[in-house]
Amino acid sequence: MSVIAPPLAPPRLVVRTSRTADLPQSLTALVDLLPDTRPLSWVRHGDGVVGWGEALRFETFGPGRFADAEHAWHQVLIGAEVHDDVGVPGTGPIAFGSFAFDDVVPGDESEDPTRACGALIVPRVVAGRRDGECWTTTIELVGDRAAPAPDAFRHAYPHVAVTAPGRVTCADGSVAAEDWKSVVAEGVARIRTHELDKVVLARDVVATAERPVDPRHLLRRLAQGYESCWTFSVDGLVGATPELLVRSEKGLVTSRVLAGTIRRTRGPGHDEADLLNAARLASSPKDREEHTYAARSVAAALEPYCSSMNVPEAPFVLHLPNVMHLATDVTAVLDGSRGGTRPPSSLSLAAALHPSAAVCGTPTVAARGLIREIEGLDRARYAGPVGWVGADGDGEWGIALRSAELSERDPRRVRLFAGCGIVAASDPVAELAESEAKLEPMRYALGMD
Ligand SMILES: C=C(O[C@H]1C=CC=C(C(=O)O)[C@@H]1O)C(=O)O
Repeated sequence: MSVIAPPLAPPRLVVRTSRTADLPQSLTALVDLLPDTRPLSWVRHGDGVVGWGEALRFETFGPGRFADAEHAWHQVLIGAEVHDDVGVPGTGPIAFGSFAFDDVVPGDESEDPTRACGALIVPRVVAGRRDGECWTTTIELVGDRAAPAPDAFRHAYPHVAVTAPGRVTCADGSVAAEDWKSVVAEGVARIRTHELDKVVLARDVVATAERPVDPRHLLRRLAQGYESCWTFSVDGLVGATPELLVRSEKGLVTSRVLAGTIRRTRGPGHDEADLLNAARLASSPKDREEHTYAARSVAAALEPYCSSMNVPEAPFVLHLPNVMHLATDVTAVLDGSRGGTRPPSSLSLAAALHPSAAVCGTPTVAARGLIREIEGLDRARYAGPVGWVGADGDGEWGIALRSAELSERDPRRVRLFAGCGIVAASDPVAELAESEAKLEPMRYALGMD
Protein backbone atom coordinates (compact mmCIF):
# COMPACT_ATOMS: atom_id res chain seq x y z
CA MET A 1 0.00 0.00 0.00
CA SER A 2 1.35 3.41 -0.82
CA VAL A 3 0.67 6.35 1.44
CA ILE A 4 0.40 9.81 -0.04
CA ALA A 5 1.47 12.41 2.46
CA PRO A 6 -0.62 15.59 2.63
CA PRO A 7 1.19 18.61 1.11
CA LEU A 8 3.43 20.20 3.69
CA ALA A 9 2.92 23.84 4.59
CA PRO A 10 5.90 25.86 3.30
CA PRO A 11 8.51 26.16 6.06
CA ARG A 12 8.63 29.52 7.82
CA LEU A 13 11.92 31.36 8.06
CA VAL A 14 12.97 33.80 10.72
CA VAL A 15 15.83 35.91 9.40
CA ARG A 16 17.91 38.38 11.38
CA THR A 17 20.66 40.56 9.94
CA SER A 18 22.74 42.73 12.22
CA ARG A 19 25.88 44.79 11.84
CA THR A 20 29.03 43.13 13.19
CA ALA A 21 32.50 44.34 14.11
CA ASP A 22 34.87 45.05 11.22
CA LEU A 23 36.64 42.04 9.78
CA PRO A 24 40.40 42.20 9.19
CA GLN A 25 41.31 44.08 5.99
CA SER A 26 42.39 40.91 4.24
CA LEU A 27 41.27 39.28 1.00
CA THR A 28 40.46 36.11 2.91
CA ALA A 29 38.67 37.62 5.93
CA LEU A 30 35.30 36.23 4.84
CA VAL A 31 36.44 32.80 3.67
CA ASP A 32 38.48 32.47 6.89
CA LEU A 33 35.16 32.34 8.79
CA LEU A 34 33.99 29.20 6.99
CA PRO A 35 33.68 25.79 8.62
CA ASP A 36 34.94 22.80 6.65
CA THR A 37 31.54 21.31 5.81
CA ARG A 38 29.89 22.48 2.59
CA PRO A 39 31.13 26.08 2.69
CA LEU A 40 29.28 28.62 0.56
CA SER A 41 31.15 31.53 -0.94
CA TRP A 42 30.81 34.47 -3.29
CA VAL A 43 33.76 36.78 -2.64
CA ARG A 44 35.69 39.33 -4.71
CA HIS A 45 38.36 41.77 -3.55
CA GLY A 46 37.66 40.55 0.00
CA ASP A 47 33.98 41.64 -0.11
CA GLY A 48 30.92 39.48 -0.67
CA VAL A 49 29.00 36.83 1.19
CA VAL A 50 29.88 33.47 2.70
CA GLY A 51 27.50 31.03 4.30
CA TRP A 52 27.31 27.73 6.13
CA GLY A 53 24.76 25.28 7.39
CA GLU A 54 21.56 24.50 5.51
CA ALA A 55 18.28 25.97 6.69
CA LEU A 56 16.66 24.89 3.42
CA ARG A 57 17.68 23.28 0.19
CA PHE A 58 15.79 23.10 -3.11
CA GLU A 59 16.98 20.68 -5.75
CA THR A 60 15.69 21.00 -9.30
CA PHE A 61 15.99 18.99 -12.50
CA GLY A 62 16.06 19.42 -16.27
CA PRO A 63 14.97 22.38 -18.37
CA GLY A 64 12.75 23.71 -15.55
CA ARG A 65 15.63 23.86 -13.08
CA PHE A 66 15.79 27.67 -12.92
CA ALA A 67 12.04 28.33 -12.88
CA ASP A 68 11.42 25.65 -10.24
CA ALA A 69 14.17 27.02 -8.02
CA GLU A 70 12.79 30.53 -8.40
CA HIS A 71 9.28 29.34 -7.54
CA ALA A 72 10.51 27.52 -4.42
CA TRP A 73 12.42 30.64 -3.33
CA HIS A 74 9.35 32.86 -3.71
CA GLN A 75 7.18 30.41 -1.81
CA VAL A 76 9.51 30.31 1.14
CA LEU A 77 9.78 34.09 1.26
CA ILE A 78 6.03 34.58 1.51
CA GLY A 79 5.85 33.72 5.20
CA ALA A 80 9.37 34.79 6.17
CA GLU A 81 9.85 37.05 9.16
CA VAL A 82 12.76 39.36 8.37
CA HIS A 83 14.62 41.72 10.71
CA ASP A 84 17.30 43.44 8.63
CA ASP A 85 19.22 46.22 10.43
CA VAL A 86 21.68 46.75 7.57
CA GLY A 87 19.70 46.79 4.32
CA VAL A 88 22.36 46.45 1.66
CA PRO A 89 22.58 43.88 -1.18
CA GLY A 90 23.28 40.49 0.40
CA THR A 91 21.56 41.17 3.74
CA GLY A 92 18.26 39.60 4.78
CA PRO A 93 17.39 36.17 3.40
CA ILE A 94 19.67 34.93 0.62
CA ALA A 95 20.13 31.66 -1.19
CA PHE A 96 23.31 30.44 -2.85
CA GLY A 97 22.89 28.38 -5.98
CA SER A 98 24.50 26.55 -8.85
CA PHE A 99 22.99 25.00 -11.95
CA ALA A 100 24.09 22.45 -14.51
CA PHE A 101 25.27 23.65 -17.92
CA ASP A 102 22.90 21.38 -19.83
CA ASP A 103 19.17 20.69 -19.54
CA VAL A 104 19.63 17.02 -20.16
CA VAL A 105 19.77 14.87 -17.06
CA PRO A 106 22.95 12.83 -17.57
CA GLY A 107 22.53 9.23 -18.66
CA ASP A 108 24.14 6.05 -17.45
CA GLU A 109 27.63 7.24 -18.24
CA SER A 110 27.31 9.89 -15.54
CA GLU A 111 28.98 9.46 -12.16
CA ASP A 112 25.60 9.90 -10.52
CA PRO A 113 22.56 9.75 -12.81
CA THR A 114 20.17 10.84 -10.05
CA ARG A 115 21.96 14.04 -9.24
CA ALA A 116 20.08 17.30 -9.38
CA CYS A 117 20.65 19.80 -12.20
CA GLY A 118 20.29 22.75 -9.90
CA ALA A 119 20.22 23.66 -6.25
CA LEU A 120 19.41 26.68 -4.14
CA ILE A 121 20.73 26.52 -0.61
CA VAL A 122 19.51 28.79 2.15
CA PRO A 123 22.31 28.77 4.74
CA ARG A 124 21.80 28.94 8.47
CA VAL A 125 24.42 31.65 8.77
CA VAL A 126 25.68 34.27 6.32
CA ALA A 127 28.58 36.63 6.92
CA GLY A 128 29.01 39.52 4.54
CA ARG A 129 31.07 42.62 3.88
CA ARG A 130 30.52 45.43 1.45
CA ASP A 131 32.44 48.73 1.31
CA GLY A 132 33.65 48.41 4.89
CA GLU A 133 30.27 47.42 6.34
CA CYS A 134 30.13 43.94 7.91
CA TRP A 135 27.09 41.92 8.89
CA THR A 136 25.84 38.56 10.00
CA THR A 137 22.54 36.99 9.06
CA THR A 138 21.07 34.04 10.89
CA ILE A 139 18.29 32.05 9.31
CA GLU A 140 16.11 29.84 11.47
CA LEU A 141 13.33 27.51 10.45
CA VAL A 142 10.43 27.99 12.83
CA GLY A 143 10.54 25.15 15.33
CA ASP A 144 14.10 24.16 14.33
CA ARG A 145 16.17 23.74 17.48
CA ALA A 146 19.38 23.09 15.56
CA ALA A 147 19.61 26.70 14.36
CA PRO A 148 22.38 28.72 15.98
CA ALA A 149 21.52 31.58 18.27
CA PRO A 150 22.03 34.92 16.51
CA ASP A 151 25.07 35.86 18.60
CA ALA A 152 26.69 32.44 18.48
CA PHE A 153 27.44 32.08 14.78
CA ARG A 154 31.15 31.62 15.17
CA HIS A 155 30.65 28.74 17.56
CA ALA A 156 27.66 27.05 15.98
CA TYR A 157 29.85 24.83 13.83
CA PRO A 158 33.17 23.47 15.08
CA HIS A 159 35.98 25.37 13.37
CA VAL A 160 38.26 22.63 12.13
CA ALA A 161 41.70 23.86 11.01
CA VAL A 162 42.19 24.22 7.25
CA THR A 163 44.28 21.44 5.76
CA ALA A 164 46.42 21.46 2.62
CA PRO A 165 45.88 18.64 0.13
CA GLY A 166 49.53 17.55 0.11
CA ARG A 167 51.02 16.22 -3.12
CA VAL A 168 48.57 16.37 -6.03
CA THR A 169 48.83 14.41 -9.27
CA CYS A 170 46.86 15.02 -12.44
CA ALA A 171 45.54 12.63 -15.05
CA ASP A 172 43.51 12.91 -18.23
CA GLY A 173 39.77 13.27 -17.74
CA SER A 174 36.98 12.11 -20.07
CA VAL A 175 39.00 12.89 -23.19
CA ALA A 176 42.81 12.66 -23.19
CA ALA A 177 44.56 15.98 -23.90
CA GLU A 178 46.03 14.62 -27.15
CA ASP A 179 42.62 13.40 -28.35
CA TRP A 180 40.97 16.70 -27.47
CA LYS A 181 42.83 18.29 -30.39
CA SER A 182 40.78 16.06 -32.73
CA VAL A 183 37.58 17.19 -30.99
CA VAL A 184 38.58 20.80 -31.66
CA ALA A 185 39.53 19.95 -35.26
CA GLU A 186 36.05 18.45 -35.73
CA GLY A 187 34.50 21.64 -34.32
CA VAL A 188 36.54 23.74 -36.77
CA ALA A 189 35.52 21.47 -39.68
CA ARG A 190 31.82 21.82 -38.82
CA ILE A 191 32.16 25.59 -38.63
CA ARG A 192 33.91 25.67 -41.99
CA THR A 193 30.96 23.83 -43.56
CA HIS A 194 28.75 26.64 -42.20
CA GLU A 195 26.85 24.38 -39.82
CA LEU A 196 27.43 27.03 -37.15
CA ASP A 197 29.66 30.07 -36.44
CA LYS A 198 31.17 29.27 -33.05
CA VAL A 199 31.26 26.42 -30.57
CA VAL A 200 32.85 26.33 -27.11
CA LEU A 201 34.52 22.98 -26.44
CA ALA A 202 35.71 21.92 -23.02
CA ARG A 203 37.82 19.24 -21.37
CA ASP A 204 38.46 18.05 -17.85
CA VAL A 205 41.44 16.70 -15.96
CA VAL A 206 41.30 14.65 -12.78
CA ALA A 207 43.45 15.66 -9.83
CA THR A 208 44.13 13.24 -6.99
CA ALA A 209 45.50 14.61 -3.74
CA GLU A 210 47.43 12.93 -0.98
CA ARG A 211 44.84 14.06 1.59
CA PRO A 212 41.12 14.95 1.43
CA VAL A 213 40.72 18.28 -0.35
CA ASP A 214 39.51 20.99 2.04
CA PRO A 215 37.47 23.44 -0.06
CA ARG A 216 38.54 26.27 2.25
CA HIS A 217 42.16 25.74 1.26
CA LEU A 218 41.14 26.26 -2.37
CA LEU A 219 38.99 29.26 -1.53
CA ARG A 220 41.77 30.99 0.39
CA ARG A 221 44.28 30.56 -2.39
CA LEU A 222 41.82 31.68 -5.04
CA ALA A 223 40.62 34.70 -3.04
CA GLN A 224 44.25 35.79 -2.65
CA GLY A 225 45.68 34.81 -6.01
CA TYR A 226 42.69 35.79 -8.18
CA GLU A 227 41.23 38.68 -6.20
CA SER A 228 39.54 40.34 -9.19
CA CYS A 229 37.60 37.13 -9.88
CA TRP A 230 34.53 35.93 -7.99
CA THR A 231 35.66 33.14 -5.67
CA PHE A 232 32.74 30.78 -5.33
CA SER A 233 31.83 27.57 -3.56
CA VAL A 234 28.45 25.87 -3.75
CA ASP A 235 27.88 22.20 -3.01
CA GLY A 236 31.42 21.09 -3.88
CA LEU A 237 31.77 23.29 -6.96
CA VAL A 238 34.70 25.62 -6.28
CA GLY A 239 36.39 28.19 -8.48
CA ALA A 240 37.33 31.78 -9.23
CA THR A 241 35.44 33.01 -12.24
CA PRO A 242 36.33 36.19 -14.10
CA GLU A 243 32.97 36.18 -15.92
CA LEU A 244 29.88 37.77 -14.36
CA LEU A 245 26.79 36.45 -16.10
CA VAL A 246 24.55 38.99 -14.41
CA ARG A 247 24.33 41.30 -11.44
CA SER A 248 20.95 42.85 -10.75
CA GLU A 249 20.84 45.60 -8.17
CA LYS A 250 18.04 48.10 -7.68
CA GLY A 251 17.01 47.98 -11.32
CA LEU A 252 20.53 48.18 -12.76
CA VAL A 253 21.78 45.12 -14.60
CA THR A 254 25.44 44.42 -15.33
CA SER A 255 27.14 41.62 -17.21
CA ARG A 256 30.85 41.12 -17.86
CA VAL A 257 31.23 39.20 -21.10
CA LEU A 258 34.53 37.46 -21.79
CA ALA A 259 35.71 35.67 -24.91
CA GLY A 260 39.08 35.83 -26.66
CA THR A 261 42.16 34.84 -24.70
CA ILE A 262 45.93 35.17 -24.68
CA ARG A 263 48.32 33.73 -22.10
CA ARG A 264 50.23 36.07 -19.73
CA THR A 265 53.99 36.02 -19.93
CA ARG A 266 56.11 35.13 -16.90
CA GLY A 267 59.70 35.97 -16.03
CA PRO A 268 62.00 38.86 -17.01
CA GLY A 269 60.56 41.37 -19.48
CA HIS A 270 56.99 40.26 -18.78
CA ASP A 271 55.60 43.81 -18.59
CA GLU A 272 56.72 44.61 -22.11
CA ALA A 273 55.58 41.23 -23.41
CA ASP A 274 52.17 41.72 -21.75
CA LEU A 275 51.71 45.04 -23.49
CA LEU A 276 52.55 43.49 -26.81
CA ASN A 277 50.26 40.53 -26.16
CA ALA A 278 47.40 42.80 -25.09
CA ALA A 279 47.75 44.71 -28.37
CA ARG A 280 47.90 41.42 -30.27
CA LEU A 281 44.75 40.15 -28.56
CA ALA A 282 42.86 43.40 -29.13
CA SER A 283 43.61 43.29 -32.84
CA SER A 284 43.27 39.53 -33.44
CA PRO A 285 40.39 38.94 -35.91
CA LYS A 286 39.89 35.40 -34.57
CA ASP A 287 39.54 36.60 -30.96
CA ARG A 288 37.43 39.60 -31.96
CA GLU A 289 35.08 37.25 -33.81
CA GLU A 290 34.78 34.94 -30.78
CA HIS A 291 34.09 37.95 -28.60
CA THR A 292 31.51 39.55 -30.86
CA TYR A 293 29.32 36.43 -30.75
CA ALA A 294 29.49 36.35 -26.96
CA ALA A 295 28.72 40.05 -26.43
CA ARG A 296 25.85 39.91 -28.95
CA SER A 297 24.31 36.88 -27.25
CA VAL A 298 24.26 38.66 -23.88
CA ALA A 299 22.81 41.87 -25.32
CA ALA A 300 20.12 39.92 -27.19
CA ALA A 301 19.14 37.89 -24.10
CA LEU A 302 18.88 40.99 -21.88
CA GLU A 303 17.08 43.18 -24.40
CA PRO A 304 13.51 41.91 -23.70
CA TYR A 305 13.87 42.81 -20.00
CA CYS A 306 15.48 46.23 -20.27
CA SER A 307 14.41 49.76 -21.16
CA SER A 308 17.95 50.87 -22.06
CA MET A 309 21.29 49.20 -22.53
CA ASN A 310 24.90 50.19 -23.09
CA VAL A 311 27.13 47.81 -25.04
CA PRO A 312 30.54 49.39 -25.66
CA GLU A 313 31.57 49.28 -29.31
CA ALA A 314 34.94 47.68 -28.66
CA PRO A 315 36.05 45.30 -25.90
CA PHE A 316 38.80 46.14 -23.40
CA VAL A 317 41.62 43.81 -22.38
CA LEU A 318 41.12 42.27 -18.93
CA HIS A 319 44.38 41.25 -17.22
CA LEU A 320 44.24 38.21 -14.96
CA PRO A 321 47.26 36.53 -13.36
CA ASN A 322 47.23 33.65 -15.88
CA VAL A 323 45.61 35.07 -19.04
CA MET A 324 44.22 38.19 -20.67
CA HIS A 325 40.71 38.26 -22.11
CA LEU A 326 38.75 40.49 -24.40
CA ALA A 327 36.02 41.87 -22.13
CA THR A 328 32.80 43.86 -22.53
CA ASP A 329 30.87 45.27 -19.59
CA VAL A 330 27.23 45.45 -20.61
CA THR A 331 25.02 47.67 -18.46
CA ALA A 332 21.26 47.98 -18.70
CA VAL A 333 18.23 49.32 -16.86
CA LEU A 334 15.43 46.88 -16.04
CA ASP A 335 12.16 47.82 -17.62
CA GLY A 336 9.73 48.02 -14.69
CA SER A 337 6.74 47.94 -17.01
CA ARG A 338 7.59 44.56 -18.52
CA GLY A 339 7.93 41.10 -17.05
CA GLY A 340 4.52 40.50 -15.44
CA THR A 341 3.62 41.18 -11.84
CA ARG A 342 7.16 41.51 -10.50
CA PRO A 343 10.40 42.48 -12.24
CA PRO A 344 12.58 39.54 -13.27
CA SER A 345 14.90 38.37 -10.51
CA SER A 346 18.66 38.00 -10.97
CA LEU A 347 18.01 34.24 -11.17
CA SER A 348 15.51 34.55 -14.00
CA LEU A 349 17.90 36.90 -15.82
CA ALA A 350 20.65 34.29 -15.38
CA ALA A 351 18.26 31.68 -16.82
CA ALA A 352 17.55 33.92 -19.81
CA LEU A 353 21.25 34.55 -20.40
CA HIS A 354 22.37 30.95 -20.05
CA PRO A 355 24.06 29.55 -22.06
CA SER A 356 25.74 32.60 -23.55
CA ALA A 357 28.02 32.24 -26.57
CA ALA A 358 30.99 32.58 -24.18
CA VAL A 359 30.37 28.99 -23.05
CA CYS A 360 28.14 27.45 -25.73
CA GLY A 361 28.39 29.04 -29.17
CA THR A 362 26.45 30.59 -32.05
CA PRO A 363 23.72 29.78 -32.93
CA THR A 364 22.96 28.44 -29.47
CA VAL A 365 20.91 25.38 -30.42
CA ALA A 366 23.37 24.19 -33.08
CA ALA A 367 26.31 24.77 -30.74
CA ARG A 368 24.70 22.91 -27.84
CA GLY A 369 23.87 20.06 -30.20
CA LEU A 370 27.46 19.87 -31.40
CA ILE A 371 28.77 19.98 -27.82
CA ARG A 372 26.53 17.02 -26.93
CA GLU A 373 27.66 15.20 -30.07
CA ILE A 374 31.43 15.61 -30.02
CA GLU A 375 32.70 16.95 -26.68
CA GLY A 376 32.63 13.61 -24.85
CA LEU A 377 32.41 15.35 -21.47
CA ASP A 378 29.73 15.53 -18.80
CA ARG A 379 30.09 19.23 -17.98
CA ALA A 380 27.82 18.89 -14.93
CA ARG A 381 27.82 22.38 -13.35
CA TYR A 382 30.96 23.63 -15.10
CA ALA A 383 30.01 26.68 -17.25
CA GLY A 384 26.58 26.88 -15.59
CA PRO A 385 25.35 29.80 -13.47
CA VAL A 386 26.65 30.05 -9.89
CA GLY A 387 25.92 32.79 -7.36
CA TRP A 388 23.28 34.09 -5.00
CA VAL A 389 19.83 35.66 -4.94
CA GLY A 390 18.24 37.84 -2.28
CA ALA A 391 14.66 38.30 -1.10
CA ASP A 392 14.00 41.18 -3.53
CA GLY A 393 15.37 39.10 -6.45
CA ASP A 394 18.58 41.13 -6.67
CA GLY A 395 21.77 39.10 -6.71
CA GLU A 396 24.86 38.08 -8.62
CA TRP A 397 25.40 35.08 -10.89
CA GLY A 398 28.71 34.19 -12.44
CA ILE A 399 29.57 31.55 -15.01
CA ALA A 400 31.23 28.63 -13.23
CA LEU A 401 34.57 28.81 -15.07
CA ARG A 402 38.11 28.25 -13.73
CA SER A 403 36.40 25.75 -11.50
CA ALA A 404 36.55 22.24 -10.12
CA GLU A 405 34.04 19.73 -8.86
CA LEU A 406 35.01 17.99 -5.61
CA SER A 407 34.05 14.34 -5.67
CA GLU A 408 31.46 13.27 -3.11
CA ARG A 409 32.66 9.68 -3.30
CA ASP A 410 36.37 10.27 -2.93
CA PRO A 411 37.35 13.41 -0.99
CA ARG A 412 40.85 13.28 -2.47
CA ARG A 413 39.56 13.54 -6.04
CA VAL A 414 38.77 16.74 -7.94
CA ARG A 415 37.70 17.34 -11.57
CA LEU A 416 39.10 20.50 -13.14
CA PHE A 417 37.48 22.03 -16.23
CA ALA A 418 38.48 24.40 -19.02
CA GLY A 419 37.00 25.29 -22.38
CA CYS A 420 37.79 27.37 -25.44
CA GLY A 421 35.74 29.26 -27.99
CA ILE A 422 36.26 27.73 -31.42
CA VAL A 423 35.74 29.65 -34.67
CA ALA A 424 36.77 28.93 -38.27
CA ALA A 425 40.31 30.22 -37.70
CA SER A 426 40.99 28.19 -34.54
CA ASP A 427 44.06 25.98 -34.31
CA PRO A 428 43.67 22.80 -32.17
CA VAL A 429 47.23 22.97 -30.80
CA ALA A 430 46.81 26.60 -29.72
CA GLU A 431 43.40 25.80 -28.18
CA LEU A 432 44.89 22.96 -26.14
CA ALA A 433 47.55 25.38 -24.84
CA GLU A 434 44.82 27.92 -24.05
CA SER A 435 42.84 25.30 -22.11
CA GLU A 436 45.99 24.53 -20.09
CA ALA A 437 46.32 28.24 -19.23
CA LYS A 438 42.68 28.27 -18.09
CA LEU A 439 43.32 25.30 -15.79
CA GLU A 440 46.02 27.26 -13.98
CA PRO A 441 43.87 28.92 -11.29
CA MET A 442 42.59 25.58 -9.99
CA ARG A 443 46.02 23.96 -10.30
CA TYR A 444 47.37 26.89 -8.29
CA ALA A 445 44.58 26.49 -5.71
CA LEU A 446 45.57 22.85 -5.30
CA GLY A 447 49.21 23.86 -4.87
CA MET A 448 50.33 22.36 -8.17
CA ASP A 449 52.13 25.53 -9.33
C1 LIG B 1 35.03 28.54 -21.44
C2 LIG B 1 35.96 29.18 -20.73
O1 LIG B 1 36.27 30.50 -20.94
C3 LIG B 1 35.40 31.36 -21.69
C4 LIG B 1 35.55 32.69 -21.08
C5 LIG B 1 36.56 33.52 -21.47
C6 LIG B 1 37.30 33.26 -22.62
C7 LIG B 1 36.99 32.21 -23.41
C8 LIG B 1 37.76 31.94 -24.68
O2 LIG B 1 38.59 32.78 -25.06
O3 LIG B 1 37.59 30.89 -25.28
C9 LIG B 1 35.83 31.34 -23.14
O4 LIG B 1 34.78 31.81 -23.95
C10 LIG B 1 36.71 28.54 -19.67
O5 LIG B 1 37.47 29.20 -18.97
O6 LIG B 1 36.52 27.32 -19.44
